[in-house]
Amino acid sequence: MNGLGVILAGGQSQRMGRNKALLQIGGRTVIGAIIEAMSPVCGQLVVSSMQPDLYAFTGLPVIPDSYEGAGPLAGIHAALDYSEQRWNLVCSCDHPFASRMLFEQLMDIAEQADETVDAVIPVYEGRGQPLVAAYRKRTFAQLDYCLQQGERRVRDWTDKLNVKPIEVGEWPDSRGFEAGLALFNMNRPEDYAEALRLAAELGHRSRPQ
Ligand SMILES: Nc1nc2c(ncn2[C@@H]2O[C@H](COP(=O)(O)OP(=O)(O)OP(=O)(O)O)[C@@H](O)[C@H]2O)c(=O)[nH]1
Repeated sequence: MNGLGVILAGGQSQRMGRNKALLQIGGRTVIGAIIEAMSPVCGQLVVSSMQPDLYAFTGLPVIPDSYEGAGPLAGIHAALDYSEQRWNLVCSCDHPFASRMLFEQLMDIAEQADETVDAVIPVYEGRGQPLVAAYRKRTFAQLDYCLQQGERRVRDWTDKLNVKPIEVGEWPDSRGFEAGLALFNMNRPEDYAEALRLAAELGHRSRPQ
């Protein structure tokens, strides 16, 4: 097991109205589900947040941003600065169906990629998902420069990297379905309601007929 797993949890959750990472789905928090899926894949996990007390219950190191109020890029920046690992698996804290299988695939592809590849980013239904993706440690330098220049959008940084996009929707059978579900993210209360509905449906499906 190599690599650092980085769970981004330093946002305001303004659209949701309460902390997305701590929402309960299927008897556990969203951050708990992500930790469970990432732990078998990465040698070490960290939480990226300015509020260590809030995440003390995870038992994981909580890494503060150096650029306050600069959004997810600042969280990735602080984690890459901290990291001693070649590859770093980032996941934002709003993916209730985070999947070990997707994390494993991304890290396997990253480890096997040629030296020129900076990042491995899944693409689902035509959209790149840079907040569930693997980044080389060396991309810190470019990210630091972007933040110094006042850039704040994740794409401002990833557009400058040599990205290997991975079309996960084309994976066969259940793998494509699981990856698509893993990329479902929640921003608003209606997304949470949808996640609860999906969790109930999936629980129902997985019961023996
Ligand atoms: N470390 C860190 N993480 C952040 C920051 N802003 C957002 N994130 C995380 O990045 C991911 C995507 O965040 P968004 O959904 O765009 O923003 P958010 O603040 O969580 O939610 P909104 O306030 O509704 O926009 C989430 O996992 C956030 O916790 C930040 O300033 N620092």
